[in-house]
Amino acid sequence: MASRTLASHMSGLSIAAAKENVSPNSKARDGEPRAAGAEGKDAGAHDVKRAAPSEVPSQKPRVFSLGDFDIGKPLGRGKFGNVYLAREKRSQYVVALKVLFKSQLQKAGVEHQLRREIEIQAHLRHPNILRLHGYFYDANRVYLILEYAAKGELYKELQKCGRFDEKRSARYVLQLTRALRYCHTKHVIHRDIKPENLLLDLKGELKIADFGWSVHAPHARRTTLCGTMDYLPPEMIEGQDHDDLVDVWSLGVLMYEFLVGTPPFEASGAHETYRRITKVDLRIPSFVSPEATELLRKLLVKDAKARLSLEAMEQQPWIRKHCGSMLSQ
Ligand SMILES: Nc1ncnc2c1ncn2[C@@H]1O[C@H](COP(=O)(O)OP(=O)(O)OP(=O)(O)O)[C@@H](O)[C@H]1O
Repeated sequence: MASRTLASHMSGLSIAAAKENVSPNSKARDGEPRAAGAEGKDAGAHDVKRAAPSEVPSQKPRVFSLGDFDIGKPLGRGKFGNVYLAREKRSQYVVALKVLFKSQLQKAGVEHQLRREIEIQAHLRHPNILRLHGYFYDANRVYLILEYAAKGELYKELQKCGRFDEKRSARYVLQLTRALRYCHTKHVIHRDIKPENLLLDLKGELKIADFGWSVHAPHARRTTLCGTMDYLPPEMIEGQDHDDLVDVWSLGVLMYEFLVGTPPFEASGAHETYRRITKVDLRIPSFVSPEATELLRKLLVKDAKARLSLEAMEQQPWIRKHCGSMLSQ
């Protein structure tokens, strides 16, 4: 069900997740989404799904507005707005509605980045990539209709557990590998894979969210960086041109963090983190198995071209040992 699109549910089907508590009477406070009628003069809406002619021959893409949704509990607060549980009234489809304030986007100068994020995420269809079903806007806000990830941030799980066991880590690494391989076939480089950008659905499956830093492959030029350096490869922090192999490095950083609980090159200051990344100062604790250690050393390689390819991941002994049921024999 989850892989079906919101547009395909417009006929009024209900889904299991609709049992979630989405109250139609949720009161909107100032600055939060209101029920129907809040759209301004320049409101607009887009269903990002463009149905293939064979799929829904006579159906026009559905156009959404705030009035189409019952707004439920807040799911989290982001840099530019909030995310709410919501239910599309006609189909009863449960989604996460991300509400972004135009004024805040403008102030931070990230409208262009958001446009790119929408454009990229809307065209990706993979079980381990959070679906963007559509978007619409009114005078003050932009609304993203996102797949609901019921188990929330992977980061919080990691904080709760301290670190994951090898089986759980390997399953996440395999899911990430598959999502990244898919992105790369679409010439999309994510460039910002970190635990905060990974969500979990009801079944605990990993979903890559947040394509804010992603780019189409030919344009991966030098860029100004902001935020944490911990997940970035040497070529990016040294300001060089780079390609999809940056995501292989980040996969290695995440694999380490799943197994150990902290990113591998963490240091007290930016200068020292920079030094540790560029020197690949990798220290793997002895509780990490030899198979995982071997794989980490193949992913976290300074020379991007010498890194293990994502295609080769499923043959790695560590993945084969822990992900048997997820692999085709
Ligand atoms: N699709 C979703 N399903 C469930 N919870 C979500 C979903 N999207 C976001 N959340 C929750 O809302 C919080 C805020 O999300 P948001 O993406 O706005 O945060 P952010 O890290 O500031 O992102 P951005 O950098 O894009 O602004 C997340 O940390 C998460 O807990």
